[in-house]
Amino acid sequence: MQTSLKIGTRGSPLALAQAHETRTRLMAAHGLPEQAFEIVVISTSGDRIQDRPLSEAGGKGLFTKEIEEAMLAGRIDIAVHSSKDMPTLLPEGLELSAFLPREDARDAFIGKAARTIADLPRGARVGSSSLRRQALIRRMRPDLEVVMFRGNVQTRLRKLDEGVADGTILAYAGLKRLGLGDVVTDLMSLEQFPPAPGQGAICIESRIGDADVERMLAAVHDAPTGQALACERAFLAALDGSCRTPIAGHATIAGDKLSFAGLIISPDGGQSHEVRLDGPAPDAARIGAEAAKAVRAKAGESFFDGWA
Ligand SMILES: NCc1[nH]cc(CCC(=O)O)c1CC(=O)O
Repeated sequence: MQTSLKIGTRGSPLALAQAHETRTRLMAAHGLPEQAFEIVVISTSGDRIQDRPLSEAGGKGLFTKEIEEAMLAGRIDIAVHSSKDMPTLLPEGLELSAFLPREDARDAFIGKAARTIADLPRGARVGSSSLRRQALIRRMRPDLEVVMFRGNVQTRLRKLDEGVADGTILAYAGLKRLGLGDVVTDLMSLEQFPPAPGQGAICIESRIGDADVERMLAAVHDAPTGQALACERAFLAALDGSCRTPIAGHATIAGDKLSFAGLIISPDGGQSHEVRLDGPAPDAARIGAEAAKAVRAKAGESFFDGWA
């Protein structure tokens, strides 16, 4: 390639770490020097909203819109994202064309008043603005007070140090990528505290039909992560039109077998419905969609209307 491949990313420290990891893997896979890639930082609406939950401000697309516009306009060639932040529907002409090997998908607790959620004193404050984490915290400990916590990972850790809350929950993957894995005081189990669909996986978005780029990306794509993500995103796609209902979903791949666990939960944590479904890994998307149907049938349609 004569000109450098332009890698679009948000400017947060986590986003930059993910873009750098992508560049490092592309360099290694193709024996190319750093100058073969240019990291282009793009500010998004999501980065500018700090005062209210993203679910109120317009949701996930807020972190991707300006980056996707730059890609469609040809100012960048690929975009690196946290899969968790990606809407299930992408703009016409774009696709998720590669997934890097997934990091640990679990949520991590960072406690000040105690090392685990179970050991927090009655009425302690846990900071989170994720509807899923709020609901799961309340399911475990209805006595705790959940307080709003926004901003990037470093901002949240600073708020914790300032005493705004007695603990918070963040994705272990993000903390590890930032070299902050050792602030964690407890790792949440996948069963008790299932992660968001896509958590821990970096994805690369590109223009459909861009053959040069597709060739480049094929060398860094991790097939098992791609299958897990196809399942989780199909689960999400079949449910999230409905709602502000918190959704968790996680697929693991062992050889040719995929195992999926999904959960929907009321925001107060009082009602939750789980589904587990296994099947052949190549049927990932079908398994995710079937799991969504099954959990919808368990919960009943009224479950989705209750908490607007
Ligand atoms: N919405 C912010 C966001 N998007 C992805 C991650 C973590 C990294 C990942 O899941 O890959 C985070 C921060 C967090 O949830 O702690």
